[in-house]
Amino acid sequence: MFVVKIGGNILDSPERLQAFLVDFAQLPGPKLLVHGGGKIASAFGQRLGITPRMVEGRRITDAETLELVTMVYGGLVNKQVVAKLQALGCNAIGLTGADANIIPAHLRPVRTIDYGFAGDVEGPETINVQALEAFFQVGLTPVVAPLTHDTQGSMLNTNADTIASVLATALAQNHSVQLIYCFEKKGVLQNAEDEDSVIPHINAEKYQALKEDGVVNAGMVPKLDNAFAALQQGVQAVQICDAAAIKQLVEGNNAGTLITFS
Ligand SMILES: Nc1ncnc2c1ncn2[C@@H]1O[C@H](COP(=O)(O)OP(=O)(O)O)[C@@H](O)[C@H]1O
Ligand SMILES: CC(=O)N[C@@H](CCC(=O)OP(=O)(O)O)C(=O)O
Repeated sequence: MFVVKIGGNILDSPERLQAFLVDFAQLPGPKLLVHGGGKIASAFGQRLGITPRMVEGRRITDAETLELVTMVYGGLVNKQVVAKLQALGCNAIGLTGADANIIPAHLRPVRTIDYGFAGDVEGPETINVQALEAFFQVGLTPVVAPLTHDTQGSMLNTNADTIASVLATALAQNHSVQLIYCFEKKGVLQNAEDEDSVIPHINAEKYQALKEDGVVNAGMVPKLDNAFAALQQGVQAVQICDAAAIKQLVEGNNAGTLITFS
């Protein structure tokens, strides 16, 4: 089974998004797509006079921002992706974590930083896998927005890389799962300026060294943390690659960066 995540820079480009969705729609067997959209939420926020505030790649979500991200992720982005997949013959169903209680979460506790209405997922055991399996059984492809809920009536904002990791882990109980993080670069790069400097393989030891040397930073840190969390909890393989390489990858060819534990 494929669990694929696409980030904001792909969603923001109509050409890249369409090319990716054509390939995704053709993936064989049951599959699930998680989308981000941080960049689009920030741009829409600016139009509404809401200034984005990010700390370590995570958005500070005040009450106004929660309304914004609920509209942008759960509405605009999710439904546009679903409609495009329908046009490609992929019977997609758009979901947030509240729908079918797929991803219950709790408000992130305030430690040094108050992230506001940010949701932490307990773990893969709280995911409503039964509901996801029911969707697969009737041939539906879930398209999941980066929103969770607190089970008390409030939506919460959760990083899309985390959602992909936790859903892949939960589905790994019953399936052999390949988790693919698609973004706008060819993979994890040794040199951010050089698209041809893809690191083909990263294990836990190498990740530590890359972090210490500053080669891996910003949004790549939570992505890799989430990749290792998934591998530790039963996900078969994690790949970080260009959204344009997904077809190549599922055909068994190398693309991007393979993440393994050892
Ligand atoms: N070594 C690296 N290789 C590639 N990207 C890196 C690296 N270190 C940091 N990054 C940054 O991480 C970003 C990807 O994380 P993020 O912005 O969360 O992506 P997404 O589009 O998937 O949401 C890249 O756009 C890049 O700016
Ligand atoms: C809590 C938190 O930070 N949530 C993210 C969810 C969107 C996301 O992860 O989008 P990308 O994958 O496109 O970055 C945010 O609001 O930016």
